[in-house]
Amino acid sequence: MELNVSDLSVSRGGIAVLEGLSFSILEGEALVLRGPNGSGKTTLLRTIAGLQPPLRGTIGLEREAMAYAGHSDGIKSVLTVRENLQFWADVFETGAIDPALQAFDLSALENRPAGGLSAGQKRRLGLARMVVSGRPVWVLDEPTVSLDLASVAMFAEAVRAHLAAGGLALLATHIDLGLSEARMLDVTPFKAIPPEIDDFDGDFL
Ligand SMILES: Nc1ncnc2c1ncn2[C@@H]1O[C@H](COP(=O)(O)OP(=O)(O)OP(=O)(O)O)[C@@H](O)[C@H]1O
Repeated sequence: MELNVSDLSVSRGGIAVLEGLSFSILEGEALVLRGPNGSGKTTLLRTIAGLQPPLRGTIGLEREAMAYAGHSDGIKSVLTVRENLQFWADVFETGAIDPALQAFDLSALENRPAGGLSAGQKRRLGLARMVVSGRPVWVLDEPTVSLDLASVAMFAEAVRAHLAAGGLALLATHIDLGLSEARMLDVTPFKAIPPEIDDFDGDFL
């Protein structure tokens, strides 16, 4: 298993955001995307996860290999914590959900409706979905938002276990996860050159 991204350009609203990105992530490796707000990390992750088409370039892995966790947690608020994870286990056709409950310290909350969880607890549930997915490639956008320090450490541990089991991870985060083994990629140098506006007034019509 290997994620090979080659000469990738990505866009938002039809405008190129990042251009000419190439990188590989091997089994057992994590790559952390860095870059200021608006630099295109989310756009890049969404493109790699197959949620939007690239402008050009290739992503050498089918989207079925990937599990994506973005800004919205994809949680069903009327279902309990356990039912939410069971739902995803059924969708991904994987087995037991207990390892995911334990990895994110959710066992004591398993019968609580997800709508009644705190922001950090909801985030932990959203991340537990990655474990349940059974998919080898985790694509994570700002996974630690709302998490306290203990939960960030819990998340880093879950990523480590995933890598040790032969998975790989691509994530964007502004904070230090304490994953010293992760490689960093600053997307800033890949910022697309904005298109020339040669008909300024016409652009507003
Ligand atoms: N729905 C949208 N339609 C058009 N442009 C968008 C949309 N969402 C984001 N953009 C623009 O696309 C560019 C890249 O945004 P993106 O969300 O990928 O950046 P980011 O690096 O993830 O930022 P952050 O660190 O703030 O999460 C920005 O200029 C942003 O304003």
